[in-house]
Amino acid sequence: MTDTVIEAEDLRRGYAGGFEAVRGVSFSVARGEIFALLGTNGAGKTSTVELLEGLAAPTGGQVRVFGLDPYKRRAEVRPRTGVMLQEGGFPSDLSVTETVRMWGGVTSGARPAAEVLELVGLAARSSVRVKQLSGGERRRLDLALALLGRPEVLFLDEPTTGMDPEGRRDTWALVRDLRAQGTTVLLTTHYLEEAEELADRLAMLHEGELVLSGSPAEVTATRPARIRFTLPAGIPAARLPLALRAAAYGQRVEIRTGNLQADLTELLGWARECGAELIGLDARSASLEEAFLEIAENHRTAGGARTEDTKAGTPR
Ligand SMILES: Nc1ncnc2c1ncn2[C@@H]1O[C@H](COP(=O)(O)OP(=O)(O)OP(=O)(O)O)[C@@H](O)[C@H]1O
Repeated sequence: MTDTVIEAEDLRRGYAGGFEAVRGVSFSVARGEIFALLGTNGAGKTSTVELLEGLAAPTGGQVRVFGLDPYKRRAEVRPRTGVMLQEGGFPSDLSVTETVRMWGGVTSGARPAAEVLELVGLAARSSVRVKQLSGGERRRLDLALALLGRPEVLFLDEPTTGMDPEGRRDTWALVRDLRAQGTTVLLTTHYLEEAEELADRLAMLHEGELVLSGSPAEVTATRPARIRFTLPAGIPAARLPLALRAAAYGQRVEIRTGNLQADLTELLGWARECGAELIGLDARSASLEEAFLEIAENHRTAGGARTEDTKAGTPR
């Protein structure tokens, strides 16, 4: 049986003034799973995560973390969770170690400062003042604080914003290690590559509604793959096999296909037969980024109408 750790059911959050930022969102996250919440700016990610963290009560529906209401049973739920906020907001005159110790003082069962700084790759910066840290290093410190209490569930709000590519890779490796140790991770991110790399499952929010969910592979499998190349001079696109003559801009050709292998085989067979070199040939499956952009675009043009299966998050 799957052990469900986070459960959101028809979740709603309205703000003063009547604006509803979260409009009936349902999903669940299993123990040891990395779940990513994606969405355009203002889609309702932070509003949703704050409900999961027990920082506010929903105006409709319900949330359960470890089977408990995280708002009403905060005293029981909070010590078992780690929260990495978008802005840590700690005193900038303290050193890195002092900051960790200060937080350790109010965290039950806190890891030693040196251990947690080693984990996030900040050991060499332990005596530096927080105000002297780079943006990416601050995010690492935020992460260190979230990990202090050895949480069972970790909430990461845009964890790698401001990090350089190496810092991002290190953080991904750390998050994977934590998952291997059984930690459940819910993250929000604007980096689709991050969701593709890390998430076991993901959900996409748009204007407070869940418009798509599934594993990254499931999400991208529903989108067409793409083949691009340029034909050599003297071979017009009109000579391509009929099924492949998708879109040609002079000699440049772009084919969108639901069956990449079959279409690519046909294309290469044709190229060999007529001795054509396909210049800059590039064939790739749809990325999460393309899926995301397409969905955002569809929703804009459809005036917010749902275009996707909204059956969210059945546990694996
Ligand atoms: N305290 C508040 N009062 C009124 N409206 C709010 C409040 N907080 C957020 N909102 C609105 O709710 C909507 C969702 O905001 P939210 O911060 O949850 O989105 P988000 O997906 O996290 O966005 P981003 O990616 O930009 O961080 C936005 O339209 C925002 O303006």
